[in-house]
Amino acid sequence: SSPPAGLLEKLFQYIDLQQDAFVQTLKDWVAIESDSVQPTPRFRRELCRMMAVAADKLRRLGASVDSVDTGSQQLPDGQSLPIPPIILAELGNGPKKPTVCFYGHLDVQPAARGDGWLTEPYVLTEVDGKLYGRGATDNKGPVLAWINAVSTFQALEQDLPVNIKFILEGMEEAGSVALEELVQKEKDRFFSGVDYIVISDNLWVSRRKPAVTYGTRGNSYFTVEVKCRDQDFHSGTFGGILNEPMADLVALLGSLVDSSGHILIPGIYDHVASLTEEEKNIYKSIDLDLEEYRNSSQVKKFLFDTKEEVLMHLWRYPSLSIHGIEGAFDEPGAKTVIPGRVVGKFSIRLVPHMNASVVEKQVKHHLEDVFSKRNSSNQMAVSMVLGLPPWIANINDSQYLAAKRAIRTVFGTDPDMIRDGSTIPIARIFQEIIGKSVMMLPLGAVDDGEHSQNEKINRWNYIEGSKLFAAFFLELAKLHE
Ligand SMILES: NCCCC(=O)N[C@@H](Cc1c[nH]cn1)C(=O)O
Ligand SMILES: [Zn+2]
Ligand SMILES: [Zn+2]
Repeated sequence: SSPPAGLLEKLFQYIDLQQDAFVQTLKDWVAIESDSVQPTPRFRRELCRMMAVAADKLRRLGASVDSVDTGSQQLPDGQSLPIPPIILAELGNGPKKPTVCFYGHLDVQPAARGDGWLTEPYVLTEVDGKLYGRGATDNKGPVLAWINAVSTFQALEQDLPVNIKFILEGMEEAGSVALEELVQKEKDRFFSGVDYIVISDNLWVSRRKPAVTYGTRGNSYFTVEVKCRDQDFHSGTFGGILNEPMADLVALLGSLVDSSGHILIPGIYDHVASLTEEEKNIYKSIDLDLEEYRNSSQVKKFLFDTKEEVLMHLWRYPSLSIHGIEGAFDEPGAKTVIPGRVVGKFSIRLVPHMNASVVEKQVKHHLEDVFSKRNSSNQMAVSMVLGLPPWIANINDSQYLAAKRAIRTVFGTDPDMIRDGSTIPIARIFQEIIGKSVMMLPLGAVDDGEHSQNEKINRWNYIEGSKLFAAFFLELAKLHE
């Protein structure tokens, strides 16, 4: 049956009244140092505690909760650490209601006050309506906003208009260890009956204008090793009579991309989707203040001067980034070493319709060609260590309409329809394994600083975001009336 008149107003009023309690819960969750990146027993205990707290919260909402043990993680140094359980929770099973599955993660990036935080990273601290703390926006705040929306219906003794499933993990920042296997295993059990999948693990491109995300780039990550021998050399004793590995590597890395950002690997642009006039128009309406973005990023000049070009080069063209060199001398001082073995690391962000194995062949072929022309006596080995495909959704899927309507109700504006230049592998995994509509519904503002020092979520985003999810449930239900 249709929701009672005035329900939306009551839900919003309740969320406004409860906002301090909702912020307090976020504070409690941020206080748990659930860092999945630093593989220490202490952080793993914190992660397991985080998952237990979340499971308990969901149980208290009446959900049936399964904390799935996925075993342990073997680290390269021989250490074995437990993988925090993945939470599979279900609330409601009304046969006439749509079922929406929400994915989120409760692990965080490392954070220490000494890294340049202005407040304690694990103490949620409010300054001018900004809630600073590690995990505030990535991703504890959005997970709690979803839970706040559910608890609001319950507090008002209103029937939830949708069946809800939660999949919450604790290893996202460490590569979502064991998640894909679990999704595959649960395809016909937990995920059966799921109509829609929603992820809220990215940001708007604006400070104030909400967004819906329908695509992300993928990533192919490479290592290129150049080796003469396993030990370093003295450059007074060997300098001038060797092919130096670092000189080879610098030439190899220098052959990858030119100063305008154009990738120099032959064939790399062959499969990039061609740009249509219709698509070009999409970029014009996006609310990105390029000057503000450039200034707040402390960058003197971007490679492109217009908003449209910048967005296209973040979302729909590949990019090549050089990340580092293992084995290089990188300390202060003037050590006169010649490294005997160095490993360069770079990655290429993939866009529709690029394919990671084709890119792998192109990269290897190009580097072998450059290396052979140097006539070096060193050995070169290239490996693709990660091949994550891009994700793109159909924005005509009905949940996109529900999200747009809910955004209009809560924020009084149409959303920016955006893509994300980074990679959220789970979106593509869900799309391929479950075969249902996937959408990203971010809550955080462009300046939230995920992964950075002074990460924050605005109180406004967190509270209006909780309303957004409540309104979204009602809109989804309307699609199925
Ligand atoms: N806004 C969400 C960002 C998620 C993120 O940072 N993802 C990583 C994933 C990745 C890609 N290659 C290796 N890890 C990213 O760098 O995009
Ligand atoms: Zn995240
Ligand atoms: Zn993250």
